[in-house]
Amino acid sequence: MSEAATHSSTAHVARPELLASLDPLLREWLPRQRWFAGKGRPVAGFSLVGAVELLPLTAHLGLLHLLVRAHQPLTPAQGATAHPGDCYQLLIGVREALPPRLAPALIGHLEEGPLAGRTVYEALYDPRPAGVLLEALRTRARIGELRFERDRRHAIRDDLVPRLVTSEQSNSSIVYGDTFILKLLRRIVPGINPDLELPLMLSRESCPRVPAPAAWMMADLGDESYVLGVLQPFVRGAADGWELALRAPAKGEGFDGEARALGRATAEVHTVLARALPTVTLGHAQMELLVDGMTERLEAAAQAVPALRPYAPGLRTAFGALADLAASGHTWTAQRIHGDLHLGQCLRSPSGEWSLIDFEGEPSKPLTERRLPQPPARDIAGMFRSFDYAAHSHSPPTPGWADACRAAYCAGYAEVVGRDPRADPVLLRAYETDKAVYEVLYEARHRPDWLSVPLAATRRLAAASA
Ligand SMILES: Nc1ncnc2c1ncn2[C@@H]1O[C@H](COP(=O)(O)OP(=O)(O)O)[C@@H](O)[C@H]1O
Ligand SMILES: O=P(O)(O)O[C@H]1O[C@H](CO)[C@@H](O[C@H]2O[C@H](CO)[C@@H](O)[C@H](O)[C@H]2O)[C@H](O)[C@H]1O
Repeated sequence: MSEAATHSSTAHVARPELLASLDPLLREWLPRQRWFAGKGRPVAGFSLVGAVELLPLTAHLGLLHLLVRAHQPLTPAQGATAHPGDCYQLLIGVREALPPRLAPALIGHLEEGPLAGRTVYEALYDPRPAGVLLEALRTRARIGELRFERDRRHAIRDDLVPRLVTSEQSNSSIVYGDTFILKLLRRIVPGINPDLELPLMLSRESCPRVPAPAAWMMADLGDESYVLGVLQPFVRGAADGWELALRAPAKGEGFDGEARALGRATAEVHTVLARALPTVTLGHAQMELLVDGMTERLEAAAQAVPALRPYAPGLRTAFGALADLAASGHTWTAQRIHGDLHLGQCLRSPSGEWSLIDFEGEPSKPLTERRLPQPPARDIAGMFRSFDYAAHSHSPPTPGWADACRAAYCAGYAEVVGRDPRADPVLLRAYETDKAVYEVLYEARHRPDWLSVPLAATRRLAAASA
C-alpha cells in the first residue's frame, strides 16, 4: 500500500503553531513565484483553507499539503474593498537539512514552533514527495479533504520517476517517467475547472486533439470542491508551437504548413465542443455586455499601464464598431472554446500531430466567466496575437511572417468548418484588441521585458481602427 494511502487513516490538520511559524517565510517566498497572481500588492497575511500531512511531519521527510489564502487588501483606487484574497495550493517539504540538489527549492528555516530548526522547501522538486502524489492518484486515495480520482482505462505504473518541469508556467507540472504529466493548479477556485472539464469531455467524444485526463486531484471543503490537479498522458518528444515558430525562420523553414495544421486542429476542437456542449445566440443585449467588458478591461489596463493611454481612444473604436454591428441586428453564435489559446498551448508530436493543452482559460478571469459560451473568434484572435509575438521575437525581423501565418491558420480552420474566420473582421478585430490589452496588463505584471510586444500591437490596432 502507498505511503499516502497508509497515512490517510491518520491524516490530520497540521498544527496551528507550525503554520504560524511558516507565515513569515511564505510572505517572502510566495510573491516571488511566477505563478503568484497577486503581484504588485503586498501580502498582509495568510489564512488556512486546508492542511493535510501527506507524510508525517515528525519523520525524516515530512510533506504538508496546504491551501492558503493570501490576504492582499485592495486600496479604493484598485476598485474593491472586500476581496477575500486568492487561495493557493502549496506542497511543503520539511527536512532536517536540505541536500544540495534541492537548494533551488529552499523556502526557509523554521525559527519557532514544534519544528523549529527544520528546513522547509518546495516539495515538488523532490522525487519522493512528487511520487506520493502519483501514488495517491494511482490508488484513488482519500486523505483528509483531498480526493484523488482516476480513469481506470489508463494504466498507471507505480515506478515512474518524477521530474519537475522548470519552464515558466502559470501553474506547476511534474512529468512522471515521460509517461504522464501532472499539472498542479496553483491559484485555486471552487467549482468546475475547465482545465479538467473540457479535456474530459473531449476525450469522451473521442477527440484526438487533446491529451485525455487519466487522473485528477480534488479538495472537498464544506460544500465546495476544488480541482487541484490533472494527470494526462505526456506527449513524448513533443515541441510546442511557440518553440517551432521561433525556430522556423532561423532554420530557413516556412511555418505556413504548421499554421494551417493548427487552424485545422483548432477547428476540430471547436466542432466537438459545439456539438457536445450548449451553444447560444448572442444578440444586441449580450453583445453590449461583451463590449462593456472589453471597454472596462481597457480602462483598467490604461489605468495600470500609463504607456497604453495614448492608444485607448483608437482601441475603443474597435469595440464601438462591434457594438454598432450588434445594434444593426447582427447576431453571433457562442460556444465553449479554449479561452487562452496561443502557440505555447499547442503541442506537436514527433509524428506531426497537433494537440491543444491548458483549457484553464485566462487565469485572471472568474471561473464562471471562463465557462461561458463565447464566439470561437476569441480563440482565433489569441492565435493571431501569438503569431505577432513570435514575429517580434525573430532575429532578424521577418516582415509579413505573422500575416502569412494568420492567412494559413484561417485557411486551415475553414477547411474543417467551411467558413473563414476572417469573414467576420469586426468581431475578430475587437477580440484581437481585447487580447492585446489583456497582454499589456499581463506583461506589465509578470514579464515587463515583454511589454513592448503587446504595446506595439495596441499602437497598430489603434491606428487601424481610427
Ligand atoms: N500532455 C503533455 N505532454 C507533453 N508536454 C506537456 C503536456 N501538457 C503540458 N505540457 C508541457 O507543460 C507546459 C505547461 O503546461 P500548461 O498546461 O500550459 O500549464 P500552465 O497553465 O502552467 O502554463 C506546456 O508548455 C508543455 O510544454
Ligand atoms: O500561462 P499560460 O500559458 O496559461 O498563459 C499566460 O502566459 C502566456 C506566456 O507564457 C501569455 O502568452 C503571451 O505570450 C506568449 C509568448 O510567450 C504568446 O505566444 C501569447 O500570444 C501571449 O498572449 C498568456 O497571455 C498568459 O495568459
